[in-house]
Amino acid sequence: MERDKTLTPDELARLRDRLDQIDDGIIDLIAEREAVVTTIGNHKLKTGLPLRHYEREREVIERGMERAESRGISGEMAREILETLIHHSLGNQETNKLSQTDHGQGRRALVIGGLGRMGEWMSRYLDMVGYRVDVADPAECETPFGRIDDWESALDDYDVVVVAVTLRPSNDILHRLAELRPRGLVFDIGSLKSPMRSGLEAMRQSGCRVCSVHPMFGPNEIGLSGRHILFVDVGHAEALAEARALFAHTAAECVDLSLEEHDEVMAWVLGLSHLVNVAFASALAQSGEAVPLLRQISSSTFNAQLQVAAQVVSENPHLYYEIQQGNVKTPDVVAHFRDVLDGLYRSIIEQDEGFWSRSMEQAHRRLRADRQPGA
Ligand SMILES: O=C(O)C(=O)C[C@]1(C(=O)O)C=C[C@@H](O)C=C1
Repeated sequence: MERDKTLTPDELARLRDRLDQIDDGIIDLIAEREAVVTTIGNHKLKTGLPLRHYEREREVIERGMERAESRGISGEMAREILETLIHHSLGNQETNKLSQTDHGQGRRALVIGGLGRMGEWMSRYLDMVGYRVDVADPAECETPFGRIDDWESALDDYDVVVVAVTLRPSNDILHRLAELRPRGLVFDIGSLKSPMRSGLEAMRQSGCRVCSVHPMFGPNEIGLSGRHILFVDVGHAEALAEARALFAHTAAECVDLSLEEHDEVMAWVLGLSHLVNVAFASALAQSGEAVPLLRQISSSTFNAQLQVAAQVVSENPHLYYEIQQGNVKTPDVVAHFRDVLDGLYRSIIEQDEGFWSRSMEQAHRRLRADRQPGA
């Protein structure tokens, strides 16, 4: 079409119809791709082959990028699309694998706080691996699972009890469970462990089968490939092994940590990243008039940062406050971050470019080294 010719409303409508047809075709092809992926997944399950095939993934992406470039479209766009498709393939294959394991064999699981976001994830997960799941939660929303109003008197019906409420209430529930001494495996899934240290200890002392678990992902994760699940031993090795076995069929990496190590790591992984993003978003929001203008003239770094920060500030403020406030390591990490920030600011004011450059280069070297396989 000539550049200077404008479209009539009819022509525009026809082109949009054509785009609808093309999009339908793309979706149909994705459905066909997923069906092939399911067949391959079933073959892997039967033969015991691992779900993930890194070499093949690289081949799929490189092939797609080459083809895109040969057709004059962006190779990067092809990479993004293919990575998304592979991510979903792995999610589907994993879901399929989990539902066939029947790990729970119809045994019963109770999720206290099962209508919260991670509680819901846990309930769906346990259901998928073959447990009969009930939830205990005062929230009024709908659930496909059974609802238990008085969990204290029903405890002995359950083989697994998951505490999926926020941090301080988790501690209270663990104390109550220590008094009631349930027969089943009990674990919390809190993002910090020190606020519930006394509850976990009370459980251990009363001889309960208890450990602590931290799934390091959000409730909407499709498949767990590349994700981590952290396991904390609180003095009952058998309970820890049982909880590990519950997730052994996932593609997630299971990592053992002590309670202290867990919270120290979280002060960096969750604490620092949340703090930096809330500070970034608040500084922008408080700049008033500048926000719309900044959006218009934003750089790619700014856009990427804005996307992460916007996601962080949309989360539950109470939980995010608890993650800072409940961690004894938060003051150390924040003090360290402040020193780094002050140093960088001083290098600007004092025109000390060397300091600035060394900071960037050292950080670059260190972060790159950490990414090397086997590092
Ligand atoms: O080729 C396979 O083994 C697949 O399962 C398909 C597929 C893909 O989506 O292309 C998905 C996962 C593997 O890691 C590699 C490739």
